[in-house]
Amino acid sequence: MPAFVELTDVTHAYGGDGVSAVEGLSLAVGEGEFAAVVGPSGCGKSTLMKLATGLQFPRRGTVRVAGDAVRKPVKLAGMAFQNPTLLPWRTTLDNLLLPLEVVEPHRSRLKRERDRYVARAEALLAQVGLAGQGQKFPWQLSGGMQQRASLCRALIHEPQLLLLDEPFGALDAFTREELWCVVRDLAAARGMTVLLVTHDLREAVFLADRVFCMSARPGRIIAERVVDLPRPRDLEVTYTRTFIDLVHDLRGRIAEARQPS
Ligand SMILES: Nc1ncnc2c1ncn2[C@@H]1O[C@H](COP(=O)(O)OP(=O)(O)OP(=O)(O)O)[C@@H](O)[C@H]1O
Repeated sequence: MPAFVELTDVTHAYGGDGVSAVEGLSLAVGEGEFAAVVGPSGCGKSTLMKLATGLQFPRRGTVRVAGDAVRKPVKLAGMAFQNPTLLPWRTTLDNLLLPLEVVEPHRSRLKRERDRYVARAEALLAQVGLAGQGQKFPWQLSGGMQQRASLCRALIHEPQLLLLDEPFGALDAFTREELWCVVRDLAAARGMTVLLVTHDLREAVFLADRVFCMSARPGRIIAERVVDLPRPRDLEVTYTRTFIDLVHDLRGRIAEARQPS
């Protein structure tokens, strides 16, 4: 499988206390693969996302996406974060259309082809269980509904790469599991490459083909596990021996990584 996202021996520091956020970080995610990254708090998971999307550039090492060195924000990526960050004065539908007002070639087409883009946004809303909710404002939606809308916004320009940074961290356990299934189905339907950063080991194992575990700061990859569970997976899989053993194993790796060296 050719690598779609590839970080090679990357070191990045923000300055300030002089300790790098990540150091010697290498990771390759194949095209169409669903990868998850877990690790102790502050180990540089969000930094990895920023490097992979060209929001930060490494001091050392290289970052490549779809074969090209990353030198500016990566257009073929869509992103969703823990906080849905929908603009409260725009309807849900207008929030979804927002990236198209910024990203070319959609920007120039949006006025002429608005109906086509609105139809695309409505189809996405329907796909995540929000059919007919487009005219509501974000504050009229529950937290889980807002996060569904935020996923749609990340997908509106049909990205080849989806980056999810703790997307369900603020939700209750039931809503979170519902959204795992939404992401599972979106990823399967679109065949895109997904990179998920999460504290939740069950989430990582349920969704991913491969889970990478990072060391404590400065972060690098210290373990990698293939999730050998057949697809499509439903929530029942989370009660199987294979699933539980894998989560347990990852938990052990993170506990080790948290020990001061
Ligand atoms: N903009 C910034 N300026 C200075 N330091 C930063 C900045 N962003 C992150 N850091 C530092 O870099 C380190 C890695 O941060 P990062 O947010 O990547 O970790 P994380 O693994 O995502 O954290 P968490 O698990 O708590 O969400 C942290 O120690 C953090 O304080």
